[in-house]
Amino acid sequence: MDGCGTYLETMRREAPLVQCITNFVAMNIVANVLLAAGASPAMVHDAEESGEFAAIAQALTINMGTPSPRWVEGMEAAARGAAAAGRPWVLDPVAVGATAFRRGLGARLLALKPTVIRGNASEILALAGAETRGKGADSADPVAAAEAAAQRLAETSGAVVAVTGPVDFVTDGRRGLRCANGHPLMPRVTALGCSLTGIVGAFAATRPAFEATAAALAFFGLAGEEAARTATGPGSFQVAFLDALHTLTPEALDRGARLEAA
Ligand SMILES: Nc1ncnc2c1ncn2[C@@H]1O[C@H](COP(=O)(O)OP(=O)(O)OP(=O)(O)O)[C@@H](O)[C@H]1O
Ligand SMILES: Cc1ncsc1CCO
Ligand SMILES: [Mg+2]
Repeated sequence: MDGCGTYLETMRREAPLVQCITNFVAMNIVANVLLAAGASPAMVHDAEESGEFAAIAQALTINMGTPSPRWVEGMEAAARGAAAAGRPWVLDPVAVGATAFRRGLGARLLALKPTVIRGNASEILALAGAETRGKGADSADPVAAAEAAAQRLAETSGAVVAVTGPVDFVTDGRRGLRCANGHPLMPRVTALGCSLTGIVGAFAATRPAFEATAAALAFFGLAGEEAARTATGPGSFQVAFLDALHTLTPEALDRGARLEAA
């Protein structure tokens, strides 16, 4: 792929409208992350309008962090609307293995053919039907243990699959990349995974999904490294992280991206 900087440049130039159906914990955080990075978020989730809006937006993200039956209708209408309009959509299967409700929802959303699936290792294992130690929204499995499941899931679903953690892994079933950018403070702040899902949507709105996802992982992780230089803990990290997403240049991303073939 080209240098990651060109993906960031394209995303900022086009400032894509990203429709986000996310959870109650993440909503404000995701919107601020997308704005800081240079995209345009809109939180539009009700079934009355979510399908119609999906044709207006350049990309859709669906995060199942705090689902309820009415929200599920909105998710399904939006996914259908995005597919009908030929827009990419990103699935974030939060805690998909935890309960029967979430397992059923994950399977239904998977059947609606996401363009990209982004989750932590426990979530990708559960969505692929493999054994997982995860119980809630945080991962309890190493990324390496989910790589084979991610590849299988990519092959069977046709989606690009990204597994995040200390070293991220992304595959389209044929190609694989690992991204070593990031910082241990990132999982100490809630909803950064949810926010990354939004950023993947913004990059996939403007470039092909596999490369766009890889560039988004490097951009997000490098902003985390930048923020950690001045942060004294999770609170100040969150503020510095927004600033880093805003100030990181395409040139700095090209220099700092740590992507390699898997
Ligand atoms: N130990 C770590 N070291 C470096 N980077 C990390 C680490 N853990 C996670 N990250 C980074 O944090 C970001 C979010 O990934 P994570 O796997 O924590 O998502 P998540 O579990 O879905 O988060 P949440 O559901 O709380 O929003 C990614 O960019 C990932 O690379
Ligand atoms: C903590 C939490 N609980 C449900 S969603 C969410 C945000 C991180 O996924
Ligand atoms: Mg998550």
